Amino acid sequence: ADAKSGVVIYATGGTIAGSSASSTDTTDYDAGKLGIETLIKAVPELNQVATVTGEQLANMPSQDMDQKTLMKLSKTISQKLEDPAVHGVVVTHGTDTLEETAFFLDLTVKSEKPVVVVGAMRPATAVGADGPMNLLEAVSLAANDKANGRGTLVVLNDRIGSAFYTTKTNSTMPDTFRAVEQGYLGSFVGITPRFYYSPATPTGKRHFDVSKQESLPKVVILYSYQDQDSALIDAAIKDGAKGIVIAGTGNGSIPTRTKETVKRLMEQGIPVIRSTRTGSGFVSRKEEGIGSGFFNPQKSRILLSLALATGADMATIERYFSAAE
Ligand SMILES: NC(=O)C[C@H](N)C(=O)O
Repeated sequence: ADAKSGVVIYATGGTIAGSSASSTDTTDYDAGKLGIETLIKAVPELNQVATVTGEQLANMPSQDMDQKTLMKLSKTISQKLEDPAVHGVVVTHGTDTLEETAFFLDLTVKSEKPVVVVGAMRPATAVGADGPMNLLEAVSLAANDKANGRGTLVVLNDRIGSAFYTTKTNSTMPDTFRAVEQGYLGSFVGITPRFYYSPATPTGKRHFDVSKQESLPKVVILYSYQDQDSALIDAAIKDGAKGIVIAGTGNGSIPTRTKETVKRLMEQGIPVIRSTRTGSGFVSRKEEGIGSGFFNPQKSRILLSLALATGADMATIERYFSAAE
C-alpha cells in the first residue's frame, strides 16, 4: 500500500460505530452511535496505509438501511471514484444487512477501483473490539492496487470476500461472513491483503445503471414452511409489491397449495423468485416461478428490484437468475 493513496470512508453506522456503558456488552449495545471522526481517530495507523478522509453518510443500525440511502451511497461512490486522487472507497456498515448493501454496490457501481464494505461484530467499547483492525484492513485493501477489478469486497475477521456471494452465517460471532460454497478471495497477512487468485468476475454478474433512477420497485420476501398458504403472497401484492421472493424449502420448493397463485402472478407479469431458506446452494427446480440460481433470498430481492427498476422483462429476469454468462 502507498500511504499517499486516497481512500474515502463513508460511514453508515452499525456495530463498528456501536457503543455501550459496559465493556463486556457484545449483544445489547447501541449500533450506530459513534461518528466517523471518532472511528478514524481510534486508528492512527490508518495514516500509514492511505491518505484517509471520512464522510458521515448515515448513522444507523443496518436493519434500518433503506433504498433511499442505498441509492445515495451508490451514486456518491460512483462519482467519487472518478476523482484521480481517490484510489478506493470503504463503507462502514452494520453487519445485519451488510451483504445487501455490498451486493447492491457490486451491481451498480461501475469502476475498476476497489469498493470495500466493512463492519464489526463487537462494539467499539467492548473488550477485544474487532472494528479498529477491520477498518485498518479495509483501508489497507482499498489503497492496494491488487484489489482493483474485483468488484465490491467484504472485509471482516482478517478475510476478504466477494460481495456477490458473501453472506452473514452466524448471529453473534466474529467469523460470521462466508460464502459457503465459493469461499474467500483472500486474507490478510498482518494488515497486507493476500489474494488467492488474480482478479475474476462472478459468472453472470451484470451492471445496473441507477444514475437516473429515483427509487426502486418494492419487492418483498416471504418465508416458506409446512402449512404455508397464499394469504401473505396475495397480501404483499395488495400492499404494492411489484415482485416476490419466496425463501423456499430445499431446492426452492413451495407447497402445492401456493402454486396456482404463483402461476397467476407470473401470468400477470409479476415475477416470483423461488430462493432457498437453506443458506446455500443453487435453486434449479423447474416449476412455477423463477429459480433464484445461487442467490439467497436477500440477494434475490436486491437483484429483482434492480431488474424491475431497469425495465427487464420476464425472460430477461429469468436470465439474470440463471447464473448464465
Ligand atoms: N454487528 C452488527 O453490525 C449488528 C447491528 N445490528 C447492525 O447491523 O447494525
